[in-house]
Amino acid sequence: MKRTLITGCTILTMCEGDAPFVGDLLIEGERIAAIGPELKLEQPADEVIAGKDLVAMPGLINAHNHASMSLLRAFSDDLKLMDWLDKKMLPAEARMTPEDVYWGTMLGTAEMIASGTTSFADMYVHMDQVAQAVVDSGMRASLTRGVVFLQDDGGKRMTEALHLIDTWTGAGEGRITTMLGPHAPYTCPPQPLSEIIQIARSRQIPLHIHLAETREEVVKIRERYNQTPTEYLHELGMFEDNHVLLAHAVHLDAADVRLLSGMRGGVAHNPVSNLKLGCGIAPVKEMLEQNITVGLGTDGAGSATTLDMFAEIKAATWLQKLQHGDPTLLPAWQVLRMATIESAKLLQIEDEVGTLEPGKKADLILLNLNKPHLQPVHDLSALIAYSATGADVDTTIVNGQVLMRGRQFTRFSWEELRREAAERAARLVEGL
Ligand SMILES: CSC[C@H]1O[C@@H](n2cnc3c(O)ncnc32)[C@H](O)[C@@H]1O
Ligand SMILES: [Zn+2]
Repeated sequence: MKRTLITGCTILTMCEGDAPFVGDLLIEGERIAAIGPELKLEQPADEVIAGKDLVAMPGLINAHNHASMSLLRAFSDDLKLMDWLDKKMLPAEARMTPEDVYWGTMLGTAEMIASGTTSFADMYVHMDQVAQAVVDSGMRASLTRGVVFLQDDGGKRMTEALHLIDTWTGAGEGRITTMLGPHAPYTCPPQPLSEIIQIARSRQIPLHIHLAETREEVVKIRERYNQTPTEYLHELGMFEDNHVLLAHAVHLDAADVRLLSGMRGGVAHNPVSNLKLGCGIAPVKEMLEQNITVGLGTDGAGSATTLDMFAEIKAATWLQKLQHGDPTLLPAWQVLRMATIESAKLLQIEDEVGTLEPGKKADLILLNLNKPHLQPVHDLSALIAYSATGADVDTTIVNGQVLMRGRQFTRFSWEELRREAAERAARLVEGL
């Protein structure tokens, strides 16, 4: 079993009550074996990483993404969500081959690894290729085949959704988990949606769905069912017993927030995408007051443009401070917890990752503080939340494997990936 020792780094465990301290961290195989001020090893480690100027913290967890949409980054911006989706994304996606999805996902994983994300929740199509890219990249992911019920397809999408779950759960040395993914209230009518909910309940499969992202969605669901989107899902029984990962949850009224109180799972807040598409500000303060778990996600790079979770951290805290005129809201420590252990809860991996603790999986990042914008160090959490960016990540480790060291990828050729992505991206958008 390989042993990697990180010496003399500042360790931010992100465990409740832990202050940062200077020490060593030992990885044995897939797991953190020991953390302490000065570890004494009986056998020398196979690899030693000198931690001077580096901060070890849990890898960031992106709780909502469509990684393959990285091929559509900065292709279509400054549009309303429904125009962006219907006129630009869906036509480009209709051209995507399984191989395009593989390379798009690889591009997404490269960006995430380079900016300190170690796990992500993904909803897309051609999921065999998404899963293969997760295996090849070394990342950890919760994967969902997004299911849209606007046209009858004879059950093909549901067959693919269940195929993903039956084939890939536990693959990549246990790095892959799976969910069922009805896309959104406005693309899933009551009958097929309640069937999915029943399947999820009887097989104990978690659900991943977009909810209440725009005002237009609220109007549409009101016209169709005389309900809010949240009431619609609630009445179909989605929150009775299932673990549910809700993406966005921007347009919730007070009664909606109360309906979600006590739910299993919680909300992936995507503030950069919500800002950029002009969707609105999610009621994060109100959801937290109702003890709803709130993690952070980016959504796809087709809308957010960047998968850098440090941008989400800043946007999340700034938006709540601004919205409520209260700078004490979502302090640095709390928003960093949202990007780590709270997001881990949404993916149901909080027992394995999300904090640095002996026995947990070694999913961690090393931030380089030897930079003007990261000196001096007063409050480390505030420094990271308010000043660090993904470009400050020096090393990314998942499941004990070093995926990036000194900003160099270890598992794939960046040159080949860049070439494949550029050629495929150009073909997808030609003439659109
Ligand atoms: C059927 S796979 C997922 C599907 O979702 C689309 N998508 C990407 N971003 C968003 C968003 O913010 N709201 C709703 N749907 C979104 C993506 O293009 C895929 O078609
Ligand atoms: Zn999304």
